[in-house]
Amino acid sequence: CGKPKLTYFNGRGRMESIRWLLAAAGVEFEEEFLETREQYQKLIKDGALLFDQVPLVEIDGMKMVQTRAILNYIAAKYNLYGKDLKERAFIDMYVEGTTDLMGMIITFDFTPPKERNLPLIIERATTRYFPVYEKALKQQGQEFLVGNQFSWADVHLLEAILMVEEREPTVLSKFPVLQVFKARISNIPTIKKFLQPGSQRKPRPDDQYVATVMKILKK
Ligand SMILES: N[C@@H](CCC(=O)N[C@@H](CS(=O)(=O)O)C(=O)NCC(=O)O)C(=O)O
Repeated sequence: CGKPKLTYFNGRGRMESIRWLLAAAGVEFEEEFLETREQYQKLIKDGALLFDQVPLVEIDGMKMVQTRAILNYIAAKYNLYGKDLKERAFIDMYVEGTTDLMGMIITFDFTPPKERNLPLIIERATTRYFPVYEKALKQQGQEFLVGNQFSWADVHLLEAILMVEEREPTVLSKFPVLQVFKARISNIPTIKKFLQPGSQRKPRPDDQYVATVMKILKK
């Protein structure tokens, strides 16, 4: 089996966390971008999408769908899922927290402008989510979130921090430990490379991306 192949729209959506995790693990991957409804319908006809949905990741001879299942597989395969069941439990809790936070932002981009509520997202980030990670890092000697080793939880938290900062650059002003964490994790060579221009990291969604997704899915 060659490199994993990711099939999705040419944007972040649900696939971006998969791109981050593979990149952090130093795993090169290929991408196929859905630009037309015909491409999507062909995938369905070919039986490639178990639930007629993307993200699709072809890896180790499998056609994986369901974002969480894909992420769990990659985290376990590349030893980013802790060293025992309890560490994995904490990684899962932390990742579900940053998933909820990033989910608010992903939904925000697909919400009609007049219904968007950015203050609520910033309020949740700064009162419900970031304080948890600030405290966890303080307890863990500030290096990594779980088991004093680099894990999926660290990758996912950095992705979430950068996503919130894109909307509110001062959001970490009251979180000094998270500021240090962001700088340190951003300098891990595989992540540093992914953060360079020209990597497979996708830009913030724009109106064209939203329109393309709606067109392909006929939403
Ligand atoms: N639980 C699934 C949901 C996937 C999903 O809803 N995918 C959307 C595209 S997007 O929301 O990721 O942009 C889709 O294919 N929708 C088509 C459909 O549901 O008919 C996952 O986590 O992968």
